[in-house]
Amino acid sequence: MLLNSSVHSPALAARPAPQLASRAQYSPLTRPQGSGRSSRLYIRRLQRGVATQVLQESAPQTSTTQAPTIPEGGDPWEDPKWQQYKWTVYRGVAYDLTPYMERHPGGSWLINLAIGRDCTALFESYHLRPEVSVAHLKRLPVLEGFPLEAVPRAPYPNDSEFYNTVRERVKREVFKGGEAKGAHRSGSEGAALAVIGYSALSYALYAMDTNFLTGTLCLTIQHCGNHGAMSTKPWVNQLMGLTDDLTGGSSLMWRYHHQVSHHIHCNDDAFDEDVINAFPILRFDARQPRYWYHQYQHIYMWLTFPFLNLVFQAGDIQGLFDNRTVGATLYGATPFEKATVVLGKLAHYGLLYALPFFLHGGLSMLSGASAYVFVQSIVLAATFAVSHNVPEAKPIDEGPTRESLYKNHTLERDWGVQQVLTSANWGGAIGNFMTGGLNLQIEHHLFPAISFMHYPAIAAIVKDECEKRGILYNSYATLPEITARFQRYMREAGKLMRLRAM
Ligand code: HEM
Repeated sequence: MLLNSSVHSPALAARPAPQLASRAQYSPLTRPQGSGRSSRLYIRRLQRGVATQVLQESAPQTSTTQAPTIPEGGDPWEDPKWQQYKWTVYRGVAYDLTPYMERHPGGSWLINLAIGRDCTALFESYHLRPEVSVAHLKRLPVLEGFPLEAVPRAPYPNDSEFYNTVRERVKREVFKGGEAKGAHRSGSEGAALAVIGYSALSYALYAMDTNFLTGTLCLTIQHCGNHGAMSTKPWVNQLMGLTDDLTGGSSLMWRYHHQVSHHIHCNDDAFDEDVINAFPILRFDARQPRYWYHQYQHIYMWLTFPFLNLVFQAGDIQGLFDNRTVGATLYGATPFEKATVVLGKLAHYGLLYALPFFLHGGLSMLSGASAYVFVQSIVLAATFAVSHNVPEAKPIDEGPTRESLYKNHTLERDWGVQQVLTSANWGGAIGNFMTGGLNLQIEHHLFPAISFMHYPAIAAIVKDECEKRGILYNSYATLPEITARFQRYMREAGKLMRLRAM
């Protein structure tokens, strides 16, 4: 997520052949070259990188001599035969979501994320009652003859014994059956009101007296809403999510790069945009190529973090032109959602820059707005970066995390265990309230659609099940403690020679 730069990730471009080749062994696109219009379209799509995951997995085959070919049943993204459907793939079966879009209890803006990809990991990590959501899915039209082999396979969370056990305990012990009535998305109403009240008040102060101090007070509240976890009412979640646009981000782009890429593929060096995005400026993972300046990254990263908010904005606008953000193509995005990017930016610029300019003049506006941008960016960067960038969550130590991350992507990894190993917690209930659950990152990654107010109770269960299985559970007492560890990790990652697959 850090430093939202070009969508044609330099990390991918710079990946040398040997490591790509090892990825390619599970690429669905290893057939000999075909011919015809759709074949050419398919190759062109790959070459211009519209299907990010396909491009990543098939990069070794994209040379002119060895281009991938259209699968047997047509190109699912370009062939009108499949384009007419809102297709998704769940556990090896293609479904048409069209009749269900407006009926989805979580809101159409979330089910949109499933369109044009294998949605298994999103689907299984968002529904607390899989038997209910699967029953609905199985009533939808199955697309016979669909070229399944063209669609990169997502992880299958419900194959994880660990994940299933934790989820059942959470339902039994935390919600006591109340999940049928939405208990897992309740409980944060008070927190939501407090945060909205605070935001409104801090903005009122900023607008009335724009200066450096009032600029530092405005903070963001979008995270839980965009995960659909803040309320049982989808429109409330969507509204909360849209506050991201007011604060300078884009709720649409965020849902794609954060939910489709980062949450599903945590700390995977090929698919997690949080790992890919900042490269080559920052090297968050020792599997990435190393340049001489990375040895100083633990120092200069603090000079780059304050500009995060601005870099995101450039990435959002670029993403609108390319129809993709880092790590995910916007296959399901509606015209309304795309319009929110433009309208949101206009509203943000109006509130942050234009209104204070007219009320108080250029100097006050500059001082207040720059304080806002810098403080927002640093808080955002620091709270997100520490949660996945400590040595235990990375493959730099020989150990369980390294072993897990070098397993063959979706086919062999235990998704539930990977979420635990690649995340790190800090603090407790107070930190949970202040960060909207970002400090209990392990629980958040396992249950993104559960309100953060329940994370402390869930943490006790996750920890217990980890202990029973000997799974490493990373937890730091305080934010300064984990930040110091993060700082040391970045120094280490900047100095290490490039790690290769075992
Ligand atoms: C692919 C087809 C999908 C189907 C058939 C489906 C079906 C359902 C059903 C039946 C419910 C109500 C669950 C219950 O009452 O326990 C639900 C809720 C929900 N869905 Fe989906 N869903 C789909 C995709 C998605 C995706 C891709 C996401 C997120 C990215 C998502 C997020 C949610 C959320 C946040 C809720 C409310 C939380 C809950 O009640 O557990 N859904 N969905």
